Amino acid sequence: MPYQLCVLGCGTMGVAVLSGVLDNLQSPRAQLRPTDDSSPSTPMGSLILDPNANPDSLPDRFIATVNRAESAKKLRRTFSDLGVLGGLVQVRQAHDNVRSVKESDVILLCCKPQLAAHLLLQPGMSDALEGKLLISILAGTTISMMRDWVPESCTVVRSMPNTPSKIREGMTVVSSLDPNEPKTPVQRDILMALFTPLGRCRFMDEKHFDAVTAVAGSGPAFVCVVLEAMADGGVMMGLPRSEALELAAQTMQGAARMVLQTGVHPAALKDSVTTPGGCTIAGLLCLEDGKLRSNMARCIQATTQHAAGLGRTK
Ligand SMILES: NC(=O)C1=CN([C@@H]2O[C@H](COP(=O)(O)OP(=O)(O)OC[C@H]3O[C@@H](n4cnc5c(N)ncnc54)[C@H](OP(=O)(O)O)[C@@H]3O)[C@@H](O)[C@H]2O)C=CC1
Ligand SMILES: O=C(O)[C@@H]1CCC=N1
Repeated sequence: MPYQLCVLGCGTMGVAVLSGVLDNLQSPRAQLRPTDDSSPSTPMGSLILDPNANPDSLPDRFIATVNRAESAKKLRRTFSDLGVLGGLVQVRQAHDNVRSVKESDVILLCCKPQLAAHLLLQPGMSDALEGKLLISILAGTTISMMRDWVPESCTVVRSMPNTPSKIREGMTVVSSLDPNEPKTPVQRDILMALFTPLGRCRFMDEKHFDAVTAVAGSGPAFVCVVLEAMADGGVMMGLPRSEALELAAQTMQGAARMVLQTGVHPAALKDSVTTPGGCTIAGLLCLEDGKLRSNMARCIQATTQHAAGLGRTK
């Protein structure tokens, strides 16, 4: 049976996920499912087609809640721009959080990590969450922390999507099934149906979630800085800004797709571009002098370490 999805704290990420889900209702792609160890996989080991996906696992009604009246107004405009599909979304404010959860079947928790306890422990919320599926996208907020804030009958799942979910080019990692709390086939179908149409999706153990947050959740920001810098270099050498940006973005996308689709190691792709005595090696040596690789790896390390503390910040 189709169901109602409540996005609790529908800011940047809530909108990104909800937009992708709504777009999928309009133009569904073949249903994909995350691999586990026993599943056949693509070259990068992510998704395979699932011919038996259950079409009833998608929501058909939506509630999105925000805190401030201005945010609610802005959100209504965002969804009205989506036309008929946007009309499926009711936008409400924080004073309606409990009612919204009560009326919904699946809850997507998208508030800031620091707000989660306050939101889940507010009077009436525990009753409203009885028997529901709670999917959190919060950085640094563990399943065991959330278990302390919700009733026993509520199933808690962690996920980490990213902003490109908005155009269905996202990367989402969903926490492996909690051994103490076996998910029902219906819940598993719901998770797959929600996230696989948003791009790529896979299950991973929760212990990896801080690193997942750094690489995939924060990753679009890091990649965009490199993208902008490449375009700046083109502008420095006389290219018009918009062309420089297009060239850099498509080049980045093409290289990334080569890795995903062929499974070839990035170092091999880099070598194939590097003509002996040519210009690419001249540029690469500049990057090495600037320690780009060590800086990027350290950036992921610092982000992971910071993510781990986010759920605990007051
Ligand atoms: N941004 C990203 O790329 C990613 C973020 N995440 C995670 O997603 C979560 C949200 O991040 P992001 O979207 O960037 O943050 P935003 O600040 O954009 O969104 C938070 C939303 O929560 C709303 N809110 C605040 N208080 C309440 C309340 N009491 N009841 C209901 N809604 C409330 C805010 O409303 P108002 O505007 O009115 O204050 C806002 O719409 C974080 O936990 C983050 O870790 C995960 C992956 C990627
Ligand atoms: O910056 C943050 O904390 C969030 C989590 C991942 C991306 N944005």
